[in-house]
Amino acid sequence: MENFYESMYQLIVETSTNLPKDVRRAIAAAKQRESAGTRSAMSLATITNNIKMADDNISPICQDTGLPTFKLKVPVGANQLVMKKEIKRAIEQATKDGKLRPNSVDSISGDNSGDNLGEGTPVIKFEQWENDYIDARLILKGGGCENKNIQYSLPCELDGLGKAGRDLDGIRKCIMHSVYQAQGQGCSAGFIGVGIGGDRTSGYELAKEQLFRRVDDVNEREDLRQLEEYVVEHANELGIGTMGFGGETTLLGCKIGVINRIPASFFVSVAYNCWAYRRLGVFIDPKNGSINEWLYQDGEEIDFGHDEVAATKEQSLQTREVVLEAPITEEKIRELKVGDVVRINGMMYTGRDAIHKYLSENDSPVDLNGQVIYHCGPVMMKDEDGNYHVKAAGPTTSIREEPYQGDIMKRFGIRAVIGKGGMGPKTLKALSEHGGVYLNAIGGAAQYYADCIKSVEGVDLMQFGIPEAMWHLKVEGFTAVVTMDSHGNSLHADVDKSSLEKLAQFKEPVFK
Ligand SMILES: O=C(O)C[C@H](O)C(=O)O
Ligand code: SF4
Repeated sequence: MENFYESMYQLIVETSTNLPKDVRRAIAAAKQRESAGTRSAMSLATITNNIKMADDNISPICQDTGLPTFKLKVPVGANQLVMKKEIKRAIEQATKDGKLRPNSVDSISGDNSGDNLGEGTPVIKFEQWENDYIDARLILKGGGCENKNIQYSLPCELDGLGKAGRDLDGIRKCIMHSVYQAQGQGCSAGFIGVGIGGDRTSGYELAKEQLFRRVDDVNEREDLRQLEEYVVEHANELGIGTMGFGGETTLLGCKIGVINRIPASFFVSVAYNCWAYRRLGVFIDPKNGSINEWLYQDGEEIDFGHDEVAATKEQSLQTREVVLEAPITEEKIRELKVGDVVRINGMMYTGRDAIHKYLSENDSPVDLNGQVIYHCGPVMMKDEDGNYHVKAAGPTTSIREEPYQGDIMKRFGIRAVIGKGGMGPKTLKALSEHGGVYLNAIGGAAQYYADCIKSVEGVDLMQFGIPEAMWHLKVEGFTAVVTMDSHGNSLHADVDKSSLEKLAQFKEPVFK
């Protein structure tokens, strides 16, 4: 097993930086479907551009490299203790090398272990099988999409769809609802794994297991095959679109599995995965630990179409484009309307969960008057001279800051917040009262945004760990879309409302 460590290191690096080909094919097909000039088309162009940049830079596709979850099938006699040790060593090294963000935090204190190791992380699961080789798979599923997982207990009442009973049609309704409730917050267009049956634990386990299926496989069960096809076709009629901006593609894949349940329970568990669907696998020789074969990576190179950067520019010309540079005046903010594309130059400050809580109780370490806050937990690397470099820096889900955001903007005079997935009524009200704007960046486009960051000018509150610290970033040409303005408009509220109306069209029974 002398090569097992190196094989696991490669598996981690490839999974974080090289999106599987079956996923690329699904994204390329979605890109074809969107008409040029729409916000969704622009977002997909940024996404495909980002995928290519991650290839070239061998850097994380998305800054949130998730909870690394390994699943191994091993022949009798393979030493699981050694494999576990080597996987942990590879995780530690990949974190040091900037291929994984330090993501393991103490659940109560929030302390970051710094190396992705800790109680319960990474997840490593073994199963024995009769084959004479090792099948090792890894999924890096980020937090934003994980938070959109949902579990239904049938029978139940669902928004837009009414009663969902204990039958295939009730299951259909739950799955359609799961896509609606995710909106753009799990970085749509997404993939879902569905587990029917089991208990609350094994149901979710089964749902996640489905995410290891190939995007283009066909369910062996005829009823589930039909349901999978139905869901992909009709979920795309909800009009949620890329990032929840509206559009043709909301769901890129649906895989459904079933296990038995006990009479009183009937769970439908849904695991939502963002477009940055990072899962790979390898077949390994159990004698020397070398990789014999890569999974999901067969087929031709995927061509995402013509020059993405040019396409982004050309398409965004069809919407109004405004350049912002902090400090920003209230007047300038009040000129902005939902749909405007904004290019930011100059300074912005990162702030996510820990910072928002901190700012609600303390003074800010920097003057935030007229400034821009970026909901982002980047991947950072320190060079020999002690200077930090950004390796990946896309937005995080903003809604988690809903309880704090409005008050903090008013108290510190912040004029713009950048994040993804939108915020709620409390923030919208504060934007109106104070003169603020919410800017939606493209979730998962961590290489694209890292490239816009020209320098790291400082950092505060490092005690919260790298992803949660307040980074002072100097940017150039950082592009985002106004999705909530100071006039009471929210694209997120609009898309939620219209998609709920569309969801109601799927109320009538389909599967008997
Ligand atoms: O933690 C992050 O950086 C982002 C997270 O995956 C999210 O989608 O909100
Ligand atoms: S930011 Fe978006 S793309 Fe990245 S892990 Fe979170 S949900 Fe996925």
